[in-house]
Amino acid sequence: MNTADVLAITAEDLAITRLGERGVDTPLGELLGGREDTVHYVTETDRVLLDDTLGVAVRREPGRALPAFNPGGPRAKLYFEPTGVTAAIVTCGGLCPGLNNVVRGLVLQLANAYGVKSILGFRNGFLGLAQDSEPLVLTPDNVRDIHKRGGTILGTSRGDQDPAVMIDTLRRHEVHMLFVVGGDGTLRGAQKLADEALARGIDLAVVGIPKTIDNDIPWIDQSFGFQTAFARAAESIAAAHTEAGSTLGGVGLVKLMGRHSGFIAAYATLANHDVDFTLIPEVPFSAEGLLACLHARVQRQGHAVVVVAEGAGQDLLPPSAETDASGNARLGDIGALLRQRITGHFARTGTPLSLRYVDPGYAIRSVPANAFDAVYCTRLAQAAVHAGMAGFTSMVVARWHGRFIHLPIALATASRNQVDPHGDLWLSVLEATGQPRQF
Ligand SMILES: Nc1ncnc2c1ncn2[C@@H]1O[C@H](COP(=O)(O)OP(=O)(O)O)[C@@H](O)[C@H]1O
Ligand SMILES: O=P(O)(O)OC[C@H]1O[C@](O)(COP(=O)(O)O)[C@@H](O)[C@@H]1O
Ligand SMILES: [Mg+2]
Repeated sequence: MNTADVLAITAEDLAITRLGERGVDTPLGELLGGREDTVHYVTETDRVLLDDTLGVAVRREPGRALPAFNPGGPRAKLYFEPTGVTAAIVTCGGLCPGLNNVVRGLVLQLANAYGVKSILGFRNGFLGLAQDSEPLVLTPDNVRDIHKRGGTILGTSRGDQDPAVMIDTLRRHEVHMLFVVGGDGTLRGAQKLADEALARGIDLAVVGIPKTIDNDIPWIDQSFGFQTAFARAAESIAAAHTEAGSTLGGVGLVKLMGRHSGFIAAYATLANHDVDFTLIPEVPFSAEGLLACLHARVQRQGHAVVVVAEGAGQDLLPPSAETDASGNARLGDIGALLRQRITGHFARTGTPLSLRYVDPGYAIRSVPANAFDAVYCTRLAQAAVHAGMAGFTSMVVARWHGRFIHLPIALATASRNQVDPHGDLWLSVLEATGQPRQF
Protein backbone atom coordinates (compact mmCIF):
# COMPACT_ATOMS: atom_id res chain seq x y z
CA MET A 1 0.00 0.00 0.00
CA ASN A 2 1.33 3.44 -0.75
CA THR A 3 0.49 6.59 1.22
CA ALA A 4 -2.16 7.74 -1.27
CA ASP A 5 -4.02 4.41 -0.88
CA VAL A 6 -3.97 4.73 2.90
CA LEU A 7 -5.03 8.39 2.90
CA ALA A 8 -7.97 7.60 0.61
CA ILE A 9 -9.54 5.41 3.32
CA THR A 10 -12.10 7.11 5.57
CA ALA A 11 -13.62 6.03 8.90
CA GLU A 12 -16.88 5.21 7.03
CA ASP A 13 -15.04 2.75 4.74
CA LEU A 14 -14.14 0.67 7.80
CA ALA A 15 -17.66 0.44 9.29
CA ILE A 16 -18.93 -3.12 9.77
CA THR A 17 -22.52 -4.17 9.09
CA ARG A 18 -24.40 -5.64 12.05
CA LEU A 19 -27.51 -7.79 11.84
CA GLY A 20 -29.07 -6.07 14.86
CA GLU A 21 -28.91 -5.26 18.54
CA ARG A 22 -27.22 -7.73 20.85
CA GLY A 23 -29.00 -8.99 23.91
CA VAL A 24 -27.61 -12.43 24.67
CA ASP A 25 -25.00 -12.90 27.38
CA THR A 26 -21.86 -14.62 26.11
CA PRO A 27 -21.02 -18.01 27.63
CA LEU A 28 -17.40 -16.76 27.69
CA GLY A 29 -18.19 -14.23 30.43
CA GLU A 30 -15.69 -15.72 32.83
CA LEU A 31 -12.88 -15.42 30.28
CA LEU A 32 -13.69 -11.76 29.67
CA GLY A 33 -13.41 -10.77 33.32
CA GLY A 34 -10.18 -8.97 34.11
CA ARG A 35 -9.47 -8.06 30.49
CA GLU A 36 -10.61 -4.45 30.90
CA ASP A 37 -7.13 -3.34 31.83
CA THR A 38 -5.44 -4.79 28.74
CA VAL A 39 -5.04 -2.90 25.47
CA HIS A 40 -6.69 -5.84 23.73
CA TYR A 41 -9.98 -5.58 25.59
CA VAL A 42 -12.89 -5.12 23.22
CA THR A 43 -15.68 -2.72 24.05
CA GLU A 44 -18.35 -1.53 21.66
CA THR A 45 -16.48 1.69 20.95
CA ASP A 46 -12.95 0.30 20.90
CA ARG A 47 -11.11 0.70 17.57
CA VAL A 48 -7.73 -0.22 16.03
CA LEU A 49 -6.22 2.70 14.14
CA LEU A 50 -5.54 2.25 10.44
CA ASP A 51 -2.53 4.58 10.46
CA ASP A 52 0.49 3.50 12.45
CA THR A 53 2.69 6.28 11.08
CA LEU A 54 2.36 9.74 12.57
CA GLY A 55 3.33 11.32 9.25
CA VAL A 56 0.31 9.72 7.59
CA ALA A 57 -2.09 10.52 10.44
CA VAL A 58 -1.20 14.24 10.50
CA ARG A 59 -1.80 14.53 6.76
CA ARG A 60 -5.47 13.65 7.23
CA GLU A 61 -8.18 16.27 7.11
CA PRO A 62 -8.31 17.96 10.55
CA GLY A 63 -11.54 17.43 12.47
CA ARG A 64 -12.49 14.18 10.68
CA ALA A 65 -12.52 10.93 12.58
CA LEU A 66 -9.35 8.91 12.12
CA PRO A 67 -10.10 5.73 10.17
CA ALA A 68 -10.05 2.76 12.51
CA PHE A 69 -11.02 -0.90 12.40
CA ASN A 70 -13.63 -2.65 14.46
CA PRO A 71 -11.45 -4.99 16.55
CA GLY A 72 -11.68 -8.77 16.56
CA GLY A 73 -12.42 -10.67 19.73
CA PRO A 74 -15.22 -11.85 22.00
CA ARG A 75 -18.16 -9.58 22.81
CA ALA A 76 -19.94 -9.57 26.17
CA LYS A 77 -23.34 -9.52 24.41
CA LEU A 78 -24.15 -11.72 21.46
CA TYR A 79 -26.68 -11.39 18.66
CA PHE A 80 -27.32 -15.13 18.40
CA GLU A 81 -28.31 -17.55 21.14
CA PRO A 82 -25.39 -19.99 20.59
CA THR A 83 -27.14 -23.23 21.50
CA GLY A 84 -29.84 -22.57 18.87
CA VAL A 85 -27.42 -21.71 16.07
CA THR A 86 -26.73 -23.70 12.91
CA ALA A 87 -23.35 -22.71 11.49
CA ALA A 88 -21.97 -23.65 8.07
CA ILE A 89 -18.50 -23.66 6.55
CA VAL A 90 -17.40 -23.58 2.91
CA THR A 91 -13.87 -23.52 1.42
CA CYS A 92 -13.38 -21.98 -2.05
CA GLY A 93 -10.72 -21.20 -4.68
CA GLY A 94 -7.18 -22.59 -4.95
CA LEU A 95 -5.71 -24.77 -2.24
CA CYS A 96 -3.74 -23.14 0.54
CA PRO A 97 -1.90 -24.57 3.56
CA GLY A 98 -4.06 -24.30 6.67
CA LEU A 99 -7.54 -24.79 5.16
CA ASN A 100 -8.14 -27.81 7.38
CA ASN A 101 -6.75 -25.95 10.40
CA VAL A 102 -9.35 -23.22 9.83
CA VAL A 103 -12.19 -25.74 9.44
CA ARG A 104 -11.07 -27.50 12.62
CA GLY A 105 -10.58 -24.21 14.48
CA LEU A 106 -14.09 -23.06 13.55
CA VAL A 107 -15.67 -26.34 14.63
CA LEU A 108 -13.81 -26.46 17.95
CA GLN A 109 -14.56 -22.83 18.74
CA LEU A 110 -18.23 -23.12 17.78
CA ALA A 111 -18.82 -26.37 19.65
CA ASN A 112 -16.51 -26.11 22.64
CA ALA A 113 -16.40 -22.38 23.39
CA TYR A 114 -19.97 -21.46 22.44
CA GLY A 115 -21.85 -24.75 22.70
CA VAL A 116 -23.13 -24.72 19.10
CA LYS A 117 -24.77 -28.06 18.36
CA SER A 118 -25.22 -27.94 14.60
CA ILE A 119 -22.26 -27.35 12.24
CA LEU A 120 -22.46 -28.16 8.53
CA GLY A 121 -19.63 -28.36 6.00
CA PHE A 122 -20.76 -27.68 2.44
CA ARG A 123 -18.66 -29.55 -0.11
CA ASN A 124 -16.70 -28.31 -3.10
CA GLY A 125 -16.93 -24.58 -2.51
CA PHE A 126 -19.84 -22.51 -3.77
CA LEU A 127 -20.74 -25.41 -6.08
CA GLY A 128 -21.92 -27.45 -3.09
CA LEU A 129 -24.18 -24.59 -2.00
CA ALA A 130 -25.58 -24.18 -5.51
CA GLN A 131 -26.22 -27.90 -6.02
CA ASP A 132 -27.54 -28.43 -2.49
CA SER A 133 -25.46 -31.60 -2.14
CA GLU A 134 -25.79 -33.18 1.30
CA PRO A 135 -23.44 -31.29 3.67
CA LEU A 136 -21.06 -33.01 6.06
CA VAL A 137 -22.08 -32.83 9.71
CA LEU A 138 -18.97 -31.52 11.48
CA THR A 139 -18.16 -32.35 15.09
CA PRO A 140 -15.04 -31.95 17.27
CA ASP A 141 -14.62 -35.71 16.92
CA ASN A 142 -14.60 -35.91 13.15
CA VAL A 143 -12.23 -32.95 12.69
CA ARG A 144 -9.77 -34.17 15.33
CA ASP A 145 -6.87 -34.98 12.98
CA ILE A 146 -7.62 -33.01 9.84
CA HIS A 147 -5.03 -30.27 10.51
CA LYS A 148 -2.27 -32.79 9.88
CA ARG A 149 -3.28 -32.97 6.22
CA GLY A 150 -2.92 -30.48 3.38
CA GLY A 151 -5.86 -29.62 1.11
CA THR A 152 -9.39 -29.25 2.45
CA ILE A 153 -11.59 -32.05 3.72
CA LEU A 154 -14.57 -30.09 2.38
CA GLY A 155 -13.24 -29.87 -1.15
CA THR A 156 -13.11 -26.63 -3.16
CA SER A 157 -13.95 -25.27 -6.60
CA ARG A 158 -13.68 -22.31 -8.92
CA GLY A 159 -16.61 -20.94 -10.95
CA ASP A 160 -19.52 -18.56 -10.31
CA GLN A 161 -22.79 -19.72 -8.76
CA ASP A 162 -26.11 -17.96 -8.36
CA PRO A 163 -26.32 -16.26 -4.93
CA ALA A 164 -30.13 -16.62 -4.82
CA VAL A 165 -29.85 -20.40 -5.27
CA MET A 166 -27.11 -20.62 -2.63
CA ILE A 167 -29.20 -18.62 -0.16
CA ASP A 168 -32.13 -20.99 -0.83
CA THR A 169 -29.87 -23.89 0.17
CA LEU A 170 -28.76 -22.12 3.34
CA ARG A 171 -32.42 -21.40 4.17
CA ARG A 172 -33.36 -25.04 3.71
CA HIS A 173 -30.68 -26.01 6.21
CA GLU A 174 -31.68 -23.13 8.52
CA VAL A 175 -28.15 -21.75 8.62
CA HIS A 176 -27.66 -18.59 10.74
CA MET A 177 -23.95 -18.13 10.25
CA LEU A 178 -21.81 -18.90 7.18
CA PHE A 179 -18.02 -19.01 7.37
CA VAL A 180 -16.51 -18.55 3.92
CA VAL A 181 -12.86 -19.50 3.64
CA GLY A 182 -11.28 -18.11 0.49
CA GLY A 183 -9.43 -15.44 -1.42
CA ASP A 184 -10.45 -12.33 -3.34
CA GLY A 185 -12.87 -14.18 -5.64
CA THR A 186 -14.47 -16.02 -2.74
CA LEU A 187 -14.95 -12.80 -0.83
CA ARG A 188 -16.72 -11.25 -3.84
CA GLY A 189 -19.03 -14.25 -3.82
CA ALA A 190 -19.50 -13.94 -0.05
CA GLN A 191 -20.48 -10.28 -0.41
CA LYS A 192 -23.18 -11.26 -2.91
CA LEU A 193 -24.48 -13.87 -0.47
CA ALA A 194 -24.60 -11.37 2.39
CA ASP A 195 -26.33 -8.78 0.16
CA GLU A 196 -28.89 -11.33 -1.03
CA ALA A 197 -29.65 -12.38 2.57
CA LEU A 198 -29.99 -8.76 3.69
CA ALA A 199 -32.26 -7.94 0.72
CA ARG A 200 -34.51 -10.90 1.55
CA GLY A 201 -34.59 -10.04 5.26
CA ILE A 202 -32.79 -13.26 6.20
CA ASP A 203 -30.82 -13.27 9.43
CA LEU A 204 -27.52 -14.61 8.11
CA ALA A 205 -24.05 -13.59 9.29
CA VAL A 206 -21.47 -14.02 6.51
CA VAL A 207 -17.91 -13.99 7.81
CA GLY A 208 -14.85 -14.50 5.60
CA ILE A 209 -11.47 -15.97 6.52
CA PRO A 210 -8.67 -14.75 4.22
CA LYS A 211 -7.06 -17.63 2.35
CA THR A 212 -4.48 -17.29 -0.40
CA ILE A 213 -0.85 -18.23 -0.90
CA ASP A 214 -0.52 -15.15 -3.13
CA ASN A 215 -1.11 -12.79 -0.15
CA ASP A 216 -3.02 -10.52 -2.54
CA ILE A 217 -5.84 -9.47 -0.17
CA PRO A 218 -5.36 -5.82 0.87
CA TRP A 219 -5.53 -4.35 4.41
CA ILE A 220 -4.30 -7.59 5.94
CA ASP A 221 -0.85 -8.17 7.41
CA GLN A 222 -0.80 -11.58 5.77
CA SER A 223 -3.23 -14.21 4.52
CA PHE A 224 -3.01 -17.62 6.20
CA GLY A 225 -0.95 -20.23 4.37
CA PHE A 226 1.29 -17.64 2.77
CA GLN A 227 4.16 -18.28 5.17
CA THR A 228 4.04 -22.05 4.71
CA ALA A 229 3.92 -21.60 0.93
CA PHE A 230 6.94 -19.33 0.67
CA ALA A 231 8.91 -21.51 3.10
CA ARG A 232 8.28 -24.47 0.76
CA ALA A 233 9.21 -22.28 -2.23
CA ALA A 234 12.48 -21.39 -0.48
CA GLU A 235 13.35 -25.10 -0.43
CA SER A 236 13.06 -25.20 -4.23
CA ILE A 237 15.32 -22.17 -4.50
CA ALA A 238 17.87 -23.85 -2.24
CA ALA A 239 17.82 -26.92 -4.50
CA ALA A 240 18.29 -24.78 -7.62
CA HIS A 241 21.13 -22.92 -5.93
CA THR A 242 22.92 -26.14 -4.99
CA GLU A 243 22.54 -27.46 -8.53
CA ALA A 244 23.71 -24.20 -10.10
CA GLY A 245 26.69 -23.91 -7.76
CA SER A 246 27.91 -27.41 -8.59
CA THR A 247 28.01 -27.14 -12.39
CA LEU A 248 29.98 -25.13 -14.93
CA GLY A 249 27.91 -22.16 -16.03
CA GLY A 250 25.20 -23.21 -13.61
CA VAL A 251 21.95 -21.24 -13.80
CA GLY A 252 19.03 -22.16 -11.56
CA LEU A 253 15.70 -20.87 -12.85
CA VAL A 254 12.85 -21.21 -10.36
CA LYS A 255 9.25 -20.45 -11.31
CA LEU A 256 6.87 -19.78 -8.43
CA MET A 257 3.14 -19.14 -8.15
CA GLY A 258 1.93 -15.57 -7.81
CA ARG A 259 -0.61 -14.47 -10.38
CA HIS A 260 -0.62 -10.70 -9.91
CA SER A 261 1.38 -10.31 -6.70
CA GLY A 262 5.02 -11.27 -6.24
CA PHE A 263 5.01 -11.81 -2.48
CA ILE A 264 5.91 -15.52 -2.64
CA ALA A 265 8.87 -14.77 -4.93
CA ALA A 266 9.99 -11.82 -2.79
CA TYR A 267 9.79 -13.60 0.58
CA ALA A 268 11.29 -16.87 -0.71
CA THR A 269 14.16 -14.82 -2.14
CA LEU A 270 14.80 -13.16 1.21
CA ALA A 271 14.48 -16.46 3.09
CA ASN A 272 17.40 -17.82 1.05
CA HIS A 273 19.46 -14.75 0.38
CA ASP A 274 21.26 -16.54 -2.44
CA VAL A 275 19.08 -15.43 -5.34
CA ASP A 276 20.64 -13.22 -8.00
CA PHE A 277 17.54 -11.97 -9.83
CA THR A 278 13.90 -11.88 -8.74
CA LEU A 279 11.18 -11.09 -11.24
CA ILE A 280 7.67 -10.18 -10.09
CA PRO A 281 4.45 -9.06 -11.83
CA GLU A 282 4.64 -5.58 -10.27
CA VAL A 283 8.02 -4.72 -11.82
CA PRO A 284 8.24 -4.93 -15.64
CA PHE A 285 11.60 -5.98 -17.11
CA SER A 286 13.31 -6.20 -20.47
CA ALA A 287 14.41 -9.72 -21.44
CA GLU A 288 17.57 -8.36 -23.08
CA GLY A 289 18.44 -6.39 -19.94
CA LEU A 290 17.98 -9.47 -17.77
CA LEU A 291 20.07 -11.65 -20.11
CA ALA A 292 22.95 -9.15 -20.10
CA CYS A 293 22.95 -8.94 -16.29
CA LEU A 294 22.64 -12.72 -15.93
CA HIS A 295 25.52 -13.29 -18.32
CA ALA A 296 27.73 -10.87 -16.37
CA ARG A 297 26.75 -12.45 -13.03
CA VAL A 298 27.54 -15.99 -14.24
CA GLN A 299 30.90 -14.85 -15.60
CA ARG A 300 31.77 -13.11 -12.32
CA GLN A 301 30.37 -15.66 -9.90
CA GLY A 302 30.37 -18.91 -11.88
CA HIS A 303 26.68 -19.50 -11.36
CA ALA A 304 23.40 -17.63 -10.74
CA VAL A 305 19.84 -18.18 -9.54
CA VAL A 306 16.81 -16.50 -11.12
CA VAL A 307 13.41 -16.58 -9.38
CA VAL A 308 10.39 -15.69 -11.48
CA ALA A 309 6.80 -15.30 -10.30
CA GLU A 310 4.35 -16.81 -12.79
CA GLY A 311 2.70 -13.42 -13.41
CA ALA A 312 5.96 -11.60 -14.18
CA GLY A 313 6.86 -10.47 -17.72
CA GLN A 314 3.42 -11.20 -19.19
CA ASP A 315 3.97 -8.34 -21.65
CA LEU A 316 6.76 -10.43 -23.22
CA LEU A 317 4.28 -13.20 -24.11
CA PRO A 318 1.50 -13.30 -26.71
CA PRO A 319 -1.61 -11.62 -25.24
CA SER A 320 -4.41 -13.94 -24.14
CA ALA A 321 -7.97 -13.21 -23.05
CA GLU A 322 -8.39 -16.67 -21.54
CA THR A 323 -9.67 -17.00 -18.01
CA ASP A 324 -10.35 -19.84 -15.59
CA ALA A 325 -13.87 -20.71 -14.38
CA SER A 326 -13.70 -17.93 -11.77
CA GLY A 327 -12.65 -15.30 -14.29
CA ASN A 328 -8.99 -15.24 -13.22
CA ALA A 329 -6.54 -14.54 -16.08
CA ARG A 330 -4.86 -17.61 -17.57
CA LEU A 331 -1.22 -16.61 -17.74
CA GLY A 332 1.39 -17.22 -20.42
CA ASP A 333 4.31 -19.43 -19.38
CA ILE A 334 7.06 -16.99 -18.44
CA GLY A 335 9.22 -19.87 -17.11
CA ALA A 336 9.31 -21.59 -20.52
CA LEU A 337 10.04 -18.29 -22.27
CA LEU A 338 12.96 -17.43 -19.97
CA ARG A 339 14.33 -20.94 -20.24
CA GLN A 340 14.36 -20.64 -24.02
CA ARG A 341 15.77 -17.11 -24.05
CA ILE A 342 18.56 -17.94 -21.57
CA THR A 343 19.54 -21.08 -23.49
CA GLY A 344 19.57 -19.15 -26.79
CA HIS A 345 21.60 -16.28 -25.39
CA PHE A 346 24.31 -18.45 -23.83
CA ALA A 347 24.55 -20.58 -27.02
CA ARG A 348 24.85 -17.48 -29.24
CA THR A 349 27.61 -16.01 -27.08
CA GLY A 350 29.45 -19.35 -26.81
CA THR A 351 29.20 -19.32 -23.01
CA PRO A 352 28.94 -22.65 -21.14
CA LEU A 353 25.52 -23.11 -19.56
CA SER A 354 23.97 -25.77 -17.34
CA LEU A 355 20.39 -24.60 -16.88
CA ARG A 356 18.36 -26.25 -14.14
CA TYR A 357 14.69 -25.39 -14.31
CA VAL A 358 12.69 -25.93 -11.12
CA ASP A 359 8.92 -25.44 -10.95
CA PRO A 360 7.54 -26.61 -7.60
CA GLY A 361 4.04 -25.67 -8.85
CA TYR A 362 1.27 -27.03 -6.64
CA ALA A 363 3.78 -28.51 -4.16
CA ILE A 364 4.01 -25.19 -2.31
CA ARG A 365 0.29 -24.97 -1.56
CA SER A 366 -0.81 -28.58 -1.02
CA VAL A 367 1.27 -29.11 2.14
CA PRO A 368 -0.01 -28.91 5.74
CA ALA A 369 0.40 -25.55 7.50
CA ASN A 370 3.63 -24.90 9.39
CA ALA A 371 3.47 -24.04 13.10
CA PHE A 372 3.19 -20.29 12.49
CA ASP A 373 0.30 -20.65 10.05
CA ALA A 374 -1.34 -23.27 12.29
CA VAL A 375 -1.44 -20.74 15.15
CA TYR A 376 -2.66 -18.02 12.81
CA CYS A 377 -5.43 -20.27 11.42
CA THR A 378 -6.63 -21.14 14.92
CA ARG A 379 -6.74 -17.51 15.97
CA LEU A 380 -8.46 -16.35 12.76
CA ALA A 381 -11.06 -19.09 13.24
CA GLN A 382 -11.66 -18.01 16.85
CA ALA A 383 -12.00 -14.37 15.79
CA ALA A 384 -14.40 -15.37 13.00
CA VAL A 385 -16.68 -17.23 15.43
CA HIS A 386 -16.67 -14.29 17.87
CA ALA A 387 -17.69 -12.01 14.98
CA GLY A 388 -20.46 -14.31 13.76
CA MET A 389 -21.89 -14.72 17.26
CA ALA A 390 -21.96 -10.95 17.68
CA GLY A 391 -24.01 -10.67 14.47
CA PHE A 392 -21.40 -8.96 12.29
CA THR A 393 -21.72 -9.69 8.58
CA SER A 394 -20.18 -8.82 5.16
CA MET A 395 -16.79 -8.84 6.83
CA VAL A 396 -13.57 -10.78 6.87
CA VAL A 397 -11.41 -11.41 9.93
CA ALA A 398 -7.87 -10.19 9.52
CA ARG A 399 -4.78 -9.03 11.31
CA TRP A 400 -3.64 -5.47 10.84
CA HIS A 401 -0.36 -4.36 12.40
CA GLY A 402 -0.51 -7.34 14.74
CA ARG A 403 -4.11 -6.82 15.97
CA PHE A 404 -7.08 -8.96 15.00
CA ILE A 405 -9.67 -6.82 13.26
CA HIS A 406 -12.87 -6.92 11.21
CA LEU A 407 -12.40 -5.78 7.63
CA PRO A 408 -15.43 -4.96 5.45
CA ILE A 409 -15.50 -7.35 2.47
CA ALA A 410 -16.21 -4.35 0.23
CA LEU A 411 -12.80 -2.93 1.14
CA ALA A 412 -11.01 -6.27 0.95
CA THR A 413 -12.21 -6.69 -2.64
CA ALA A 414 -11.86 -3.09 -3.82
CA SER A 415 -8.16 -3.38 -4.55
CA ARG A 416 -5.34 -5.92 -4.64
CA ASN A 417 -2.39 -6.23 -2.32
CA GLN A 418 0.78 -6.03 -4.40
CA VAL A 419 4.45 -5.56 -3.78
CA ASP A 420 5.08 -1.81 -3.87
CA PRO A 421 8.07 -1.24 -6.21
CA HIS A 422 8.95 1.77 -4.03
CA GLY A 423 8.27 0.02 -0.72
CA ASP A 424 10.66 -1.48 1.81
CA LEU A 425 9.99 -5.12 0.87
CA TRP A 426 11.11 -4.64 -2.72
CA LEU A 427 14.06 -2.55 -1.50
CA SER A 428 15.11 -5.52 0.66
CA VAL A 429 14.91 -7.80 -2.37
CA LEU A 430 17.04 -5.39 -4.43
CA GLU A 431 19.57 -5.21 -1.60
CA ALA A 432 19.65 -8.99 -1.19
CA THR A 433 19.97 -9.84 -4.90
CA GLY A 434 22.09 -6.91 -6.03
CA GLN A 435 19.99 -6.73 -9.19
CA PRO A 436 19.42 -3.32 -10.80
CA ARG A 437 16.21 -1.41 -10.07
CA GLN A 438 15.40 -1.74 -13.75
CA PHE A 439 16.83 -4.06 -16.37
N1 LIG B 1 -17.12 -11.46 -8.70
C1 LIG B 1 -17.54 -12.63 -8.18
N2 LIG B 1 -18.83 -12.77 -7.79
C2 LIG B 1 -19.27 -13.92 -7.25
N3 LIG B 1 -18.50 -15.00 -7.06
C3 LIG B 1 -17.20 -14.93 -7.42
C4 LIG B 1 -16.65 -13.73 -7.98
N4 LIG B 1 -15.34 -13.95 -8.24
C5 LIG B 1 -15.10 -15.24 -7.85
N5 LIG B 1 -16.19 -15.81 -7.35
C6 LIG B 1 -16.33 -17.19 -6.88
O1 LIG B 1 -15.53 -17.43 -5.73
C7 LIG B 1 -14.96 -18.73 -5.77
C8 LIG B 1 -13.47 -18.68 -5.62
O2 LIG B 1 -12.91 -17.71 -6.49
P1 LIG B 1 -11.45 -17.84 -7.09
O3 LIG B 1 -11.11 -16.57 -7.77
O4 LIG B 1 -11.37 -19.09 -7.89
O5 LIG B 1 -10.52 -18.12 -5.83
P2 LIG B 1 -10.06 -17.22 -4.61
O6 LIG B 1 -11.23 -16.97 -3.74
O7 LIG B 1 -9.06 -18.06 -3.95
O8 LIG B 1 -9.52 -15.96 -5.18
C9 LIG B 1 -15.38 -19.33 -7.11
O9 LIG B 1 -16.48 -20.19 -6.92
C10 LIG B 1 -15.76 -18.11 -7.93
O10 LIG B 1 -16.70 -18.37 -8.93
O1 LIG C 1 -4.40 -24.15 -11.08
P1 LIG C 1 -5.30 -23.34 -10.20
O2 LIG C 1 -6.01 -24.11 -9.17
O3 LIG C 1 -6.20 -22.48 -10.99
O4 LIG C 1 -4.38 -22.39 -9.35
C1 LIG C 1 -3.40 -21.54 -9.83
C2 LIG C 1 -3.42 -20.24 -9.06
O5 LIG C 1 -3.82 -20.38 -7.73
C3 LIG C 1 -2.97 -19.64 -6.86
O6 LIG C 1 -2.19 -20.57 -6.19
C4 LIG C 1 -3.74 -18.86 -5.82
O7 LIG C 1 -4.95 -18.46 -6.28
P2 LIG C 1 -6.19 -18.13 -5.32
O8 LIG C 1 -5.67 -17.94 -3.93
O9 LIG C 1 -6.73 -16.85 -5.86
O10 LIG C 1 -7.11 -19.26 -5.39
C5 LIG C 1 -2.15 -18.77 -7.79
O11 LIG C 1 -0.88 -18.51 -7.28
C6 LIG C 1 -2.11 -19.58 -9.05
O12 LIG C 1 -1.99 -18.78 -10.17
MG1 LIG D 1 -7.71 -15.16 -5.94
